[in-house]
Amino acid sequence: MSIRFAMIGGGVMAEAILSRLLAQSFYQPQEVLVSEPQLQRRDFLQSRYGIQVTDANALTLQSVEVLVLAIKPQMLDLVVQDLTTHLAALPTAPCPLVLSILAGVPLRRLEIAFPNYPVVRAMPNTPATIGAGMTAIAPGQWTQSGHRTLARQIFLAVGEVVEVPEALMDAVTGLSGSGPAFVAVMIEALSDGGVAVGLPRAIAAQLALQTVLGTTQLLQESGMHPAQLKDQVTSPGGTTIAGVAQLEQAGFRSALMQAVRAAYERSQELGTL
Ligand SMILES: NC(=O)C1=CN([C@@H]2O[C@H](COP(=O)(O)OP(=O)(O)OC[C@H]3O[C@@H](n4cnc5c(N)ncnc54)[C@H](OP(=O)(O)O)[C@@H]3O)[C@@H](O)[C@H]2O)C=CC1
Ligand SMILES: O=C(O)[C@@H]1CCC=N1
Repeated sequence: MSIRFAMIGGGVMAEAILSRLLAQSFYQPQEVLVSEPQLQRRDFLQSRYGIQVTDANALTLQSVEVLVLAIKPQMLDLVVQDLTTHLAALPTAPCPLVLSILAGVPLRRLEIAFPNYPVVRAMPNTPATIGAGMTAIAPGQWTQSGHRTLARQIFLAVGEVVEVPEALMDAVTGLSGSGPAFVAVMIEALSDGGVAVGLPRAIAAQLALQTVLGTTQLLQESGMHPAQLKDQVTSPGGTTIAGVAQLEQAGFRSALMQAVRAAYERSQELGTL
């Protein structure tokens, strides 16, 4: 069976996407090749998923239908240098769809690195690991509708997908790309708050997690605005409004808004490194 799906970089996000695509039989393990420098990581991916692995990035350029770039943005130039001579030697068509999940790196840079290739810039997030991801995609100038459909199908396998103009991709990165970390910090802090007022750690953690999960599900299923839900919980002169007042005093909303902005600005910076 020939390789149809290749990835450069076999880290956290590569594994998240790969594991779902395999679980849904989108690709068979024998059709997948991951290029990854660390021997231990290669061995792990190979034994866990039954895929093919290599430490030679150039091997990913064989006639695949999709090539995913899943390295750190800071590694892009090095990887492209490594590939350039091989790219020049390849016949011009058919080119694989290049899917980049690199934070910040603009289509312009990717299209220079992969001349005339159809490129889609994507920003998934870690809940992709369990199929609850949120991915935004922005197609490049050489993509046709088949490429966009394929990119959408791949990311639908790991959760929800929206298509946005490329100019919004750094904003997406600041919100849904980095967001899982912000939410995780909030859940941890809620647990800590519970422990501070006397709950055993395990119970506090369970309460915090299920509260966030249940609230999210309620908002999603009811279509209620978050402010409306907050109003429903806050009894006049009650406990919740006392807590909300403290959140406002501590600048909780502002802290979250600033976190998204800082991540957005860092994404912009990463694109220029
Ligand atoms: N983590 C997340 O939540 C998200 C990440 N992203 C993006 O995904 C990309 C990958 O992030 P993430 O998976 O977290 O990072 P990881 O560090 O987990 O994965 C990157 C992988 O690339 C490998 N690598 C390093 N150098 C090379 C090279 N020259 N050739 C091939 N592979 C190489 C690394 O190996 P080694 O460890 O040996 O260096 C590592 O296994 C980033 O660009 C990030 O912006 C996008 C959305 C969400
Ligand atoms: O922190 C990062 O740079 C990556 C991009 C989005 C989530 N993680």
